[in-house]
Amino acid sequence: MGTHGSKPKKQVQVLLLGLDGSGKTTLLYKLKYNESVATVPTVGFNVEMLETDRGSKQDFTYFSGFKVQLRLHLQ
Ligand SMILES: Nc1nc2c(ncn2[C@@H]2O[C@H](COP(=O)(O)OP(=O)(O)OP(=O)(O)O)[C@@H](O)[C@H]2O)c(=O)[nH]1
Ligand SMILES: [Mg+2]
Repeated sequence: MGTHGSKPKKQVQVLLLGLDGSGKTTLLYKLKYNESVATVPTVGFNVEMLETDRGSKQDFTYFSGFKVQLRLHLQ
């Protein structure tokens, strides 16, 4: 019941890099909302929080139905 005994959530920060117009914003919002958004060139940067209930032994998770491989080395 409640949160007793549950592990604290890990939080990681991911930096998505790519050339101008390569689809960074499109990918970000597809993963977050499963929406194909109409984009304009980003001024500055976009920051979004995505949550997952990834099991501790899995090296992949799903965002909006997309399987995403994780290669994160958490310490
Ligand atoms: N064909 C195709 N077009 C895409 C894909 N992903 C994005 N686009 C298009 O590419 C254009 C640029 O996409 P953005 O997501 O704005 O690219 P960005 O990397 O955020 O661009 P900047 O913010 O200018 O750096 C848009 O017209 C998108 O619709 C894709 O997978 N395939
Ligand atoms: Mg952009």
